Amino acid sequence: METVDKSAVGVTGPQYHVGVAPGEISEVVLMPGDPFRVQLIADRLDDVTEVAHKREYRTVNGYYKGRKITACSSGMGCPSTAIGVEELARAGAKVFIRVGSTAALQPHIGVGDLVVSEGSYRNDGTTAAYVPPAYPAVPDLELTVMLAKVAAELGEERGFTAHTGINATDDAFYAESPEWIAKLSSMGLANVEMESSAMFVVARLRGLRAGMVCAVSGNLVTGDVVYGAHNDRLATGWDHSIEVALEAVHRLGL
Ligand SMILES: O=P(O)(O)O[C@H]1O[C@H](CO)[C@@H](O)[C@H]1O
Ligand SMILES: O=c1cc[nH]c(=O)[nH]1
Repeated sequence: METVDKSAVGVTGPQYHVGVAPGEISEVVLMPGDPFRVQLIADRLDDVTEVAHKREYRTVNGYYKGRKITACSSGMGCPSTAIGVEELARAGAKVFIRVGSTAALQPHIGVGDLVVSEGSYRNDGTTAAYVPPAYPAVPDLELTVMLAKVAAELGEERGFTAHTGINATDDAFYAESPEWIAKLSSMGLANVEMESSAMFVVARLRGLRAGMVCAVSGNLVTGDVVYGAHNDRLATGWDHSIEVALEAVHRLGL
């Protein structure tokens, strides 16, 4: 009888949850939360093929300006994001860019704006299983600077504002009370989402590069929130975030 070492089992074949095998994907992965948003990325790529769709993970390959790109959804929250990043890395991924939605925590950040992450406040359980509380969840510097530059340029062209800042990563969407939102805002955090701390921490531990550019769905401190209604500004923001991520990859020659 031998205790299982998960770092050594199932590494070489099709991955248990994501369903992709080594060699089947690009080194560069764009990761939205929602599997249905993988299509928005596919729409901007040439020669798209679907590689797998298991659980919340839909994976497609395509080409942007000749560079093979993979898009794979993470599902919601840090547990599924950590599994996704781990398994995609086993399949050959080296660079991860989360193209997500997020809620603003500062009054000047508008719905449909973009926010590039400078780091994540780890209010999640998953990263606590990987590292001690003092370990920072930070994205790759060069990638982050390029995401911010391309976002600012696109914002000038299309008439939205691109921000950078530290975001919160929360586990529990409906546990975000007015008191909690006020506390996050008072600490100067720009926005809140639910996946980046896991992506950043796992990436650092496994020698990968990661970054995040999010579109703002609503503002939790001004009340400009439209959960439950169709949100055109958010949908346009998703498109912008994908454009920014693809162009940043191209300019960095990743
Ligand atoms: O739209 P995605 O990318 O899933 O991002 C945000 O939306 C979900 C919450 O509504 C969470 O996953 C949060 O991080
Ligand atoms: O996208 C998100 C994530 C957490 N909380 C929100 O209100 N929105």
